[in-house]
Amino acid sequence: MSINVVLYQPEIPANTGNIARTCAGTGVKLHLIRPLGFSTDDKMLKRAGLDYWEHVDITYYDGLDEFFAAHPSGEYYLITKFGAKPHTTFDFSDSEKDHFFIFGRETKGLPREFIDAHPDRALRIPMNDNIRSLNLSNTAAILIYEALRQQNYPNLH
Ligand SMILES: C[S@@+](CC[C@H](N)C(=O)[O-])C[C@H]1O[C@@H](n2cnc3c(N)ncnc32)[C@H](O)[C@@H]1O
Repeated sequence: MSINVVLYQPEIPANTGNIARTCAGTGVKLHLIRPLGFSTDDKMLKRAGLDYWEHVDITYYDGLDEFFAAHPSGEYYLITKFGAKPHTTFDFSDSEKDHFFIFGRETKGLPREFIDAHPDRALRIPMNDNIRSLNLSNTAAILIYEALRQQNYPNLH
C-alpha cells in the first residue's frame, strides 16, 4: 500500500530536506520522530526541500512508541550499518503491504537495544571501512529506489 521513510530524531536539516524532496518526487511518505535537531522553519530545511513541501505526506511523532502505536501493522526494517544482511536481500516487492524504513540519527544511529531486539529486520547497505557510515539522505534514497525498483516504479515515469 505504501513505502514509508521514518527518520528517528534527525539532526541535520539539509538531510531531512533532501529526503523530503525525494519523498515528494516518488510518492513516499515521511515520518519524523521527535526531538528534531532543528526547527521545521529552518532555512536549510526549506532550501534543501525547496518548493516541494506541499507534495510531502509528513507525520510527526513524539517517540518510537507513538509511531508504533499509530502503525501497529506493516513491514518494518531497521536501516543500520550493524545489519547482518545487505538491503538487496530483502523482498519489498509486495505493493499491498506497508513498508517502513527506519533510519537513525546522524551522530548516533538507531538505539542499540532497538537494533538488538530485531536483528532479522536490520539491513545494511554494503560499504568498505574507509568511512564510518554513509550519509543519511543517501541511504534513504538508496532504500526508496530499491523498493520502487522491486515494485516496478508505481506511478512514476
Ligand atoms: C550517519 S549514519 C549514523 C552513524 C552512527 N555513528 C551509527 O553508528 O550508526 C545515519 C544513519 O544513516 C544510515 N546509514 C548510514 N550508513 C549505513 C549503512 N552502511 N547501512 C545502513 N544504514 C546506514 C543509518 O540509518 C544510520 O542510522
